[in-house]
Amino acid sequence: SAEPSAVVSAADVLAVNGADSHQYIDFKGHVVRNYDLQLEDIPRLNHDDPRVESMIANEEPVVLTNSDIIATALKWDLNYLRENIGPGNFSVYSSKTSKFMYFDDKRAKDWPNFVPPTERHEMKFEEFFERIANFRSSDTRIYLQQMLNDSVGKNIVKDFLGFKWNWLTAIQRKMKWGTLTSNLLLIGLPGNITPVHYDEQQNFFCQVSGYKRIILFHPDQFKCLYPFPLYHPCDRQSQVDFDNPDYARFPKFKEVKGFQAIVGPGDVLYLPMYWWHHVESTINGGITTSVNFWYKAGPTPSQITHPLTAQQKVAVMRNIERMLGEALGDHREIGPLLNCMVNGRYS
Ligand SMILES: CCC[C@@H](CC(=O)O)C(=O)C(=O)O
Ligand SMILES: [Zn+2]
Repeated sequence: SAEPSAVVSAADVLAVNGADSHQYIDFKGHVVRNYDLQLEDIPRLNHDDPRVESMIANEEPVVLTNSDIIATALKWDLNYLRENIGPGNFSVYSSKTSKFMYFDDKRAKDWPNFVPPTERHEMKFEEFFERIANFRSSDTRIYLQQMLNDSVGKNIVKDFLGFKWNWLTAIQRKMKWGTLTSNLLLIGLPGNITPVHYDEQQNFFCQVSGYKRIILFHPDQFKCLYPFPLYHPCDRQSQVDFDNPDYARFPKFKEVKGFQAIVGPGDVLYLPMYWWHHVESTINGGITTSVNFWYKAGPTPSQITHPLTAQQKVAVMRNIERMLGEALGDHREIGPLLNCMVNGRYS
């Protein structure tokens, strides 16, 4: 993979991030955080390249370039959205840092001394627009993350209907995926980060404006990424802070091997279910707008073959945690029981 060139000028970074202690690099012209990780490039193929379908069938991530899948959304700049997105409420997260880690607020109350990493605010698009327009690097950062729903204006509906649904539906059917559950609209500031996590859905991640650097890890890197316990509000998120890894608690993080891709306007990343991803809006790419397509998994194959895939092993581990929580009646007893089972016997 192309070696990142020199550290970028602090001026670029300070202009966006204020006093920031992280090092940045210029990766193919995009200013992103410098992590001490072994990363290979994700393949970039034209969306009508015949290899694309077999990569999706093999659940291998690939960037589809100048895809016309969401060509009608490429005009979704903030002014157009302000005029057309409609009167609905939008979920806008705020964070004291650049990180916007997802957490399940329903579980937050059951987890002792959990500190929510972000706050969710409901606001009209107009208010979000004003906050973005007047954003200063010392302000609390914000990130709009809202599922597209039927409150959107008629022009947005028209654009949405203009997506390449015949291609999307053909893939959904060929790959035997489940239903399309949602399309999330994401509008973020340069430097915003969604820390590394995995999702249990297939994802076509479409970049509309600005640039994002996405770091990905195969599901078999689970042992290096130490996700929170299943009953924790941050289930599916890694406990490792990429900006300050605690190698004492997470020693295998040193061995993690990953991939990376830059996505820009018109690029679509196929992000396979269970693949870990860390997403960062580049420092010098301006406001970022993305739309994702989350599809439920297809039915479990009737014939399970062994050895199980990494994805299947993650699903098995999740089922064990879930079942133990139910059987023990208290998630705090899961650790002690598993240690009792494994220590000196399987370890
Ligand atoms: C809320 C999730 C947003 C997205 C990451 C990002 O664009 O910041 C992601 O993780 C996904 O599409 O799965
Ligand atoms: Zn995700």
